[in-house]
Amino acid sequence: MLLSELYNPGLPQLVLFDLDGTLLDSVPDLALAIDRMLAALDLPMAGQSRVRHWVGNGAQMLVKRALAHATGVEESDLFDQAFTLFLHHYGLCCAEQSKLYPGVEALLTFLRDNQVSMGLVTNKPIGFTERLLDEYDLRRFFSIVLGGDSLAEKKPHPMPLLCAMDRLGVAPVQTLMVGDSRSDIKAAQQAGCKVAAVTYGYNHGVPVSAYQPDIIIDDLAELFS
Ligand SMILES: O=C(O)COP(=O)(O)O
Ligand SMILES: [Mg+2]
Repeated sequence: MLLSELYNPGLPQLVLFDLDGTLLDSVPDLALAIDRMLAALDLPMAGQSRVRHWVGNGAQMLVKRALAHATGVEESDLFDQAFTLFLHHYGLCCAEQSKLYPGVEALLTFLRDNQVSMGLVTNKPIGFTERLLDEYDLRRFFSIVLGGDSLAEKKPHPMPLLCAMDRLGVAPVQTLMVGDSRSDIKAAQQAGCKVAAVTYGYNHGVPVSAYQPDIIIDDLAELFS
């Protein structure tokens, strides 16, 4: 299905974007920070291929999954210490090796030029989110930016999507969510908006098709082809 078939007259009024795994390939720096955290705790390092499967439910869950893997214990006593270490190390390296995916700037520019509003709805803590948007010069495109700790609930809860639509005065039927994981797809489905899923991001090792998004794309450029 083409995006233009989902909206009348061809484009949504609002597009809400996920960040990690959709606009920004952030795993290299997340893995660096997780491995530095694990090394500081004398635990075995995890590496990018594992960290890739742990991203998508916020920083606390990422640290919990890394600790569970390294210690073999579900609820480790080390959590508070580990989380502080992770925040410190990620703060030092969050924009070292991360890269925007191909087509990001072209897509955001196209939408802006066509008067489509844009919002960013991520589970990443808002502090890192704002910093990364500045580092990669994306802040100027978004009318609203919500992080995983901006509201009482994060994706897959629909609250952040509903809040963004409400603040911008756009109805769910005129909104498109673009994301890479089951959290994005489920949040959009519950919020009543269409959802496009990218195949190149982080979805815990499961194909995005398992969650039945409205559109599946391998490349952001496909949204308007
Ligand atoms: O911090 C995370 O878990 C990633 O967040 P995002 O995929 O919602 O941008
Ligand atoms: Mg994501």
